[in-house]
Amino acid sequence: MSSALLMVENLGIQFGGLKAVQNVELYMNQGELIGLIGPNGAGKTTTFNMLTGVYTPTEGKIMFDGKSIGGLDPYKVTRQGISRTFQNIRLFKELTVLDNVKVANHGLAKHNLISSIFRLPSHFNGEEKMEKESLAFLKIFGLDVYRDELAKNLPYGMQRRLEIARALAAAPKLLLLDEPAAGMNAKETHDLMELIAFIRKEFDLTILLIEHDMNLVMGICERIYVLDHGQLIASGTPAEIRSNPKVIEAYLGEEVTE
Ligand SMILES: Nc1ncnc2c1ncn2[C@@H]1O[C@H](COP(=O)(O)OP(=O)(O)OP(=O)(O)O)[C@@H](O)[C@H]1O
Repeated sequence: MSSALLMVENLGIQFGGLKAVQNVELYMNQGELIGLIGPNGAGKTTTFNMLTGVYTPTEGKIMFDGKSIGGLDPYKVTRQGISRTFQNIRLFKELTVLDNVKVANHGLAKHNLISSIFRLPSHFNGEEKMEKESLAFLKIFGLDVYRDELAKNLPYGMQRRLEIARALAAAPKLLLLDEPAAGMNAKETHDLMELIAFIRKEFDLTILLIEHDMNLVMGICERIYVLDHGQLIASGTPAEIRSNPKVIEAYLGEEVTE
């Protein structure tokens, strides 16, 4: 699979005596939407932290877009084209919705979608241009009506959307979503599912999704990797994962197989 966008080989990290992640092998082709699931403490967020430079792996290799990125500083990983959201929302709570996107606007101009829906006359200066681009971007996420609201005052589901919008403002090739549906009700989760499918298509994204909501994971992912106690115990299509006895025992439980 030399053409994979992301290729992870024998990835591992140890904290003191704890092997939090070991021997993880995974790949993602351009445009794929892949799930990463497993019980609490299985090593999912730790894997994200290694992919984004927060932790330096103690073993293994991470190749992204043909380059080795294991152990790079997080800002360099972002520059290579990987953005993420966090399990616990991390917005600039005291800034407006618009400013949250503006501070992350390193790459909006790179988005074809923005330039095609919003052709800016060349006389706009940098600041005006950034503001217009950021607004056009908010509109895609249904967040333009909240532009002047402080982020902390947004309804929860909208905060989650804003986090995704902000991650996308850096124009990533690979987007890592850490439990984006956590704390959402059924309607918000459904809307989020549609949003993920939409941005994937419109922004030509590759997405790795950590999520406990199995309807969401099974509903939109092409393939799924399953971690348990820091090790991969299965990978495959949603149908294969749903009927895998190891996965049922470690995570899904009997009822999901019905
Ligand atoms: N900085 C750290 N120092 C020590 N142990 C850590 C550190 N980061 C993670 N761990 C440990 O690594 C293991 C995996 O944790 P991780 O947060 O990756 O699990 P997870 O699969 O994301 O769980 P959850 O679904 O609850 O978010 C846990 O035992 C955790 O305590």
